[in-house]
Order: sequence, then C-alpha cells, then structure tokens
Amino acid sequence: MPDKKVLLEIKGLKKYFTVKHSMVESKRKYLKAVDGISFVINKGETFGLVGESGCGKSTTGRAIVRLYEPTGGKIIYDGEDITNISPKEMLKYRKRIQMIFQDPYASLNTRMTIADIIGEGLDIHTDIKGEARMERIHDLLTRVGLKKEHASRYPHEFSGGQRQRIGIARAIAIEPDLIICDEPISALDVSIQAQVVNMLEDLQKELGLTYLFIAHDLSMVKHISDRIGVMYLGHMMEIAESNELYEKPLHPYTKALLSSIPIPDPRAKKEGRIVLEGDVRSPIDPKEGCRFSSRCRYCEEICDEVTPELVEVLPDHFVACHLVKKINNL
Ligand SMILES: Nc1ncnc2c1ncn2[C@@H]1O[C@H](COP(=O)(O)OP(=O)(O)OP(=O)(O)O)[C@@H](O)[C@H]1O
Repeated sequence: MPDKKVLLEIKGLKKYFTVKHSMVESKRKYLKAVDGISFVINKGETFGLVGESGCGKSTTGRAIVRLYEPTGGKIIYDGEDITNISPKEMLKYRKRIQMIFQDPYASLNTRMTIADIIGEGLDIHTDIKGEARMERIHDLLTRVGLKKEHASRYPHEFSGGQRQRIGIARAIAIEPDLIICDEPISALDVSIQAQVVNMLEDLQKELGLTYLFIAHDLSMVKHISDRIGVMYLGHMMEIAESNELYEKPLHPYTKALLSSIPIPDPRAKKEGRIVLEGDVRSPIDPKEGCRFSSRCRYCEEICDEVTPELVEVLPDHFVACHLVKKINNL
C-alpha cells in the first residue's frame, strides 16, 4: 500500500496566457489553459492526468516545475508553499521534481554525449565528480536497460524508445521524489510503450518515486495509475481511484472518453460508443458554466450558467457536474 502522506498539493491552480488582440479590440484577452484546478498526489503513488489535446495537462506539469509562472492558486510541495519562491530557492526543488517529455529527441541536446546529458544534473545538483560521476552514469544506463558503452554516443544514434530511456536516466540521476511524465510513451511504437511503462513501474518500486503521469488517452494511464484526474478545457472534471474510474465513471465526459477505448477482446461486453457532438468551447475568455456543456447530451440550463464545483460524490470520488446524481441514479 502506498504511503498516504501527501507529497504535492495543487490548490486552485491557474495559468492564463495573454492572447494577441486585434487593432480594433482594446481589451486584453486571456486563454485560460488551466483555470482553477485542485488535486493532491500522495507519496509513492502515480496520479494519471488525462484529457484531450489542449485541455491543459502539459501546462499544469510545466507550472508545477515553474517552467510557466502560475497566474493563480497554490503549489504546496511536501508541506511547503513553493508557488512564489525565488528561482534560487526553486533550484532546490528542481532537484526533487524532475520532468520527462513526450519527444525525447527534442528534449535531449543533440551535441552532447549521453554521459554529459545524464551527468548535467549531477554537475548542477551534486558534488559527484570524476570516476564516481562516470560510475554513477554507467549505473544509471544499466538501470534503464542501456549499456555502459552507450555513454560516449550521441542522441541520434538511438531509437525513440532508447532516447526515452536516456531521458528517464537523466531524470532519476539526481534522485528526485517526483517525476512529471508528460506523455512519455505517446510518441513510441505500441510494442515499446509497455516496456517503458514497465520500466517506470520498476524504478518507482526500487527508488520510491512518485509520478504525475500525463496522457491524452485513458487506456495509457489505466495500468500505471493509482488515481486519475480527468481534465477538460482547463477544468478538472473527475478524480477517482483508477479502477473505480474505469468501472464507475460518473462524469459524462469521462464516460465518453472511456467509451472510445477499443477493447482487446471482441467478445467483451461494452456499452455503445458515445460520440461527442457539438462545438468545443473556446478557452479564450470562456463564459461561466460547465466547460463541457456544449458537447454534453444531458445539458440543462444551469450547466450553461453556473460553473460546477468539484465535489466528493462517493468516497474519494470527486466530480464536477450539476447533474451527476440524476444521471447516475445516485
Ligand atoms: N506558451 C503558450 N502560449 C499560449 N498558449 C499556450 C501556450 N502553451 C499552451 N497554450 C495553450 O493552452 C492550452 C492548453 O495547452 P496544453 O499544451 O497544456 O494542453 P495539453 O492538454 O497538454 O495538450 P497536448 O496533449 O496537445 O499537449 C491550449 O489551448 C494551448 O494552445
């Protein structure tokens, strides 16, 4: 059982981007990429964050490591509010919070050897030098299923899956507690995806890591996540324990997302696919109301007028929907 101590608490996090306005419009416009989301990640667990492209998953991850300055809300890490700390203080947390990205090639410096890519973090955050540094790099390479000999090579000499392993070795080099995995397997061949996920799980057990695992597809996070949060246009729609979310999705958007996952066994029973109709609302200066209302088949007047809060509908199962009880006969 994972330790239930909270490692990361996100409270009402907001990240707005300013959108260029035209000459005729004098008012500044905001793209509300993340608009007041809250969730916690417990030590040692994997929290899956899912939703369609553009719903704000990456922005959330980037705001946590301060690649983006949050517009509002709080980020509490291991009991300390790190929302407004100085870049110097943030360096201490950057050692504890690492990130791996979807495109390992874009995130690896092509002119650096693998040893230098992995060693960079050691140089910044530790005193490990010389032979000990090289030994550590070799150890990290073998841990992620690569060879010592790979240390002197360059990123272009590796396959996509191997590059992701290098990205993971770089992330674990300085012994972080939390790794934000931003779609780490989406760009990989299906056959390689499971290998990388299994490796991440093994490393989690060995090193006691906590993961925020971002994906656009629920099928990718099911296996690895303990709990899952479903985002839609900058809002959190549902949070539940992984199995509960799959067996008892309560939000109409989660139901639609799940209904679109192909089932490997064609004999397995499955409810019909829910096809989402209606336009996706614009994230630019969105009006009040549920962000999903324009595509929701249950939509009533209140949904267009009042933004629903994320509330605990069943134990440890949170949903932001005015009609959740009615739709699910609760
Ligand atoms: N630097 C930026 N400047 C302006 N808008 C941005 C910026 N980064 C993201 N956005 C916008 O914020 C919204 C959320 O983007 P984000 O990348 O967080 O979504 P996502 O759910 O991670 O999608 P994807 O899976 O495609 O990466 C989108 O509308 C995107 O266009």
